[in-house]
Amino acid sequence: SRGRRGGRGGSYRQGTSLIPLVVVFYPLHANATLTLKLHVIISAACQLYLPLCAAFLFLTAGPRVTYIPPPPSEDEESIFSHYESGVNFDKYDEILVDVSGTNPPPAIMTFDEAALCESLKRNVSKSGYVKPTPVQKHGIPIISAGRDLMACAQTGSGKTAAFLLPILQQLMADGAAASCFSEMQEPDAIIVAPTRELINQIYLEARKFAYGTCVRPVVVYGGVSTGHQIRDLSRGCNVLCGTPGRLLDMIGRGKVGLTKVRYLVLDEADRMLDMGFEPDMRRLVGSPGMPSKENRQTLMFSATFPEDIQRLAADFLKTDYLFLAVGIVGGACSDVEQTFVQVTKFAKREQLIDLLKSTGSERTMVFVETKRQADFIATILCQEKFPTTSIHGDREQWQREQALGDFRSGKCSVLVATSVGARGLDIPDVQFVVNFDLPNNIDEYVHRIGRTGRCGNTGRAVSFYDPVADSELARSLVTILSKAQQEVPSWLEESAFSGHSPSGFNPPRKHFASTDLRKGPQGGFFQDGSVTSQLAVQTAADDEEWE
Ligand SMILES: Nc1ncnc2c1ncn2[C@@H]1O[C@H](COP(=O)(O)OP(=O)(O)OP(=O)(O)O)[C@@H](O)[C@H]1O
Repeated sequence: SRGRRGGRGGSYRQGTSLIPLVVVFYPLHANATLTLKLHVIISAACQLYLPLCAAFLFLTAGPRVTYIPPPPSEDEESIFSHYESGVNFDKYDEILVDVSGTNPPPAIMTFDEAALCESLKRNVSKSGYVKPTPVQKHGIPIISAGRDLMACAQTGSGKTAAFLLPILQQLMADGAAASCFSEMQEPDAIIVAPTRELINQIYLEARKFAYGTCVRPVVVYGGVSTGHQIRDLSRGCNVLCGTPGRLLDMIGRGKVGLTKVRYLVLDEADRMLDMGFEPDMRRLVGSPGMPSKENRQTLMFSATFPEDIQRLAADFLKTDYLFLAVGIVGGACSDVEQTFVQVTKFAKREQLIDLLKSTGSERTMVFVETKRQADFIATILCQEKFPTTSIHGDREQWQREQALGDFRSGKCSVLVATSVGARGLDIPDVQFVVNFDLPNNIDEYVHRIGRTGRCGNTGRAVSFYDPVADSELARSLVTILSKAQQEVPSWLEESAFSGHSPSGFNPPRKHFASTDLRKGPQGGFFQDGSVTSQLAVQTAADDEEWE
């Protein structure tokens, strides 16, 4: 796979087998010259055999991964370091919230009402959280009440804490303690996310909230030494955060047992259930020991939830799951000012340089379509003296982590990224997002621009619109812009409704009030197991491989 929308996973490959060795018998009575000749030919072939096998294994399975990431900081100040919520944080309260499904518990208004235990309360406060965001006000009591949940809230509005806090609270209330030094660990909660950097970020959040308690989160993801992660796991694990490939690998190796799983969380759930990861998710829930959906709590979070994915998700959830919609399902963050520049493919480079010159040293993410393009643009920007780094799936894991570290620390003010950087990453003070290439999927656009304007802060996004390549997205863009009360350029509107934009592609989303699919046009509820994916119509233009 060249990593279309479904592509993923660099180093985890299955089915690699050795080339069978040829067994040769010398004829017993052959003359000496013939035997010698045969022997020389066979020896030469044998000498070639091993290097060839090694090359074959290297090409099919990839080099053995030996990278061990630096351990996360033990220093309390850096564990709890956070950026300030912005001027629009209180405006979250004005966003319309819709909870559908039977008997939802009432929302909480303060963290005190969440009845968190002392250590958790202390850690929440040390994280700078004063009051819950809407997804937390509604999500925390729903999860605490033991209900399955599909939650949709805008980018940067605190979904991570919305699932971590009630899970950790329950584990602490039940006195969960990680079983130390065991070959096989049996976590109480499993959290999956689509990219290595995102799952690591979720792990660090879990570690922060669990600070000073007996609950031990662990993270496993590709591109890092498996042995190192096995050793880390064996020290005890209550909450296991993982990317799907590495997680399944650990389960397959007998290092993770699933019988005690009480919580299964899919962050970026729509991505976790689309073509690329859906088979892995089915393998995970079908793995030996995994409690059935009736016997575990399944929680799904994302800023976007296309209807076809909602249908699919119902397979993983109890029939009485609750659907929480904060604002418009799939809507862009209203704190991001979105502008569009019409530009041809060949003029983009100059345009980007001019743009960056005008923004000074603002922390900027530039999204491009391909991995090669990411390297190319990063090199050009470096030549132009913009401190730039890049993140994409062809870079080694240590390079990816270094790139993110340099961007976070401010050493590099520009990060050029493919779609691996689009979802979930929470980097302080990203003021500016540039879509050098627009994605071909409107949800991807929403996630990309959501790297700025987080937690009540404001941000800006500029997108280069190439009339030749991007007309299919025009109509969805117009919808997204108008729903976020942004100015819609007249040329974009014309492009959207001129007839060049295919009407069937990326149809505009419906308002949140009708977005729990179970309400549907007929108001019917889906039956378990009756759903098949209709995602084949959606493909991504990028060549990125995830995980
Ligand atoms: N109640 C709160 N008070 C202050 N800050 C908060 C609160 N909740 C979350 N935050 C902070 O807001 C930032 C964004 O949160 P988070 O990453 O969970 O957003 P998200 O909704 O998961 O975004 P995305 O859709 O991009 O994944 C984080 O830095 C987080 O620590």
